[in-house]
Amino acid sequence: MKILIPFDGRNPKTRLSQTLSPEERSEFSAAMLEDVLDAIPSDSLDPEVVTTEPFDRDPGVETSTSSEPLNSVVNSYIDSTVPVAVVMADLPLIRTEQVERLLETPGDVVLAPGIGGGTNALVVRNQSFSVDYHGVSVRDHQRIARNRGLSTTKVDSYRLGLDVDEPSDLIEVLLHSSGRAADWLESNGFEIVEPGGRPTVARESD
Ligand SMILES: Nc1nc2c(ncn2[C@@H]2O[C@H](COP(=O)(O)OP(=O)(O)OP(=O)(O)O)[C@@H](O)[C@H]2O)c(=O)[nH]1
Ligand SMILES: C[C@H](OP(=O)(O)O)C(=O)O
Repeated sequence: MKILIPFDGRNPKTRLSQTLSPEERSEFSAAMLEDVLDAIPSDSLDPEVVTTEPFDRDPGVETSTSSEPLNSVVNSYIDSTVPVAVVMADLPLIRTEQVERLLETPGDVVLAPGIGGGTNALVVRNQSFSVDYHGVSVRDHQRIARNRGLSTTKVDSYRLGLDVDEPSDLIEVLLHSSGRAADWLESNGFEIVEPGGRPTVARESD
């Protein structure tokens, strides 16, 4: 099955701006993308990164460039090819096991919810579905499917559910991954701290 991985490298992860500089956000986003690609074996599956601008370094999988907004990019794809899976590029805890589970789950539309209401991954098996990302998209996607008479199935997965949007998400990466995003955080001085109350992540120099 084709697996689309949307990636916007233009000004990524703006919600991490208080923690990371623009250059660091770019490096960290690229590391998360690599973690996602590592989880999708290209010898048995068919990944394609749809990026807003060409990469400096070849990511080692099929790549296409589109400056269209996220919804247009994905909906054009659904219009031309189903089944298709869409896996976001900011899921650093994902492993091959979760990708396989996503693809094996039955349903016209399979949804892997993200914390806070997003849709971290989905599978579309019926062309009458269309995506409407942003906001509480997992709820919107359920509604769209229902209105079009399509079945939906949810994948209940912690590793698929953690998309890194906010600084408070970073602790999960340090705790539960040994991948490239976790390496990047460690080598840039991030560590888990327990200030009293909820443990968090801080930089050595902070
Ligand atoms: N190709 C493409 N990918 C996008 C676009 N917008 C977001 N993405 C990707 O979709 C996924 C989810 O993106 P978001 O978390 O909504 O946005 P973000 O830019 O990563 O982060 P924020 O700036 O903090 O909202 C990430 O993998 C992004 O790289 C777009 O317009 N085009
Ligand atoms: C694209 C968007 O991502 P989030 O802003 O929830 O990370 C969504 O999943 O609808």
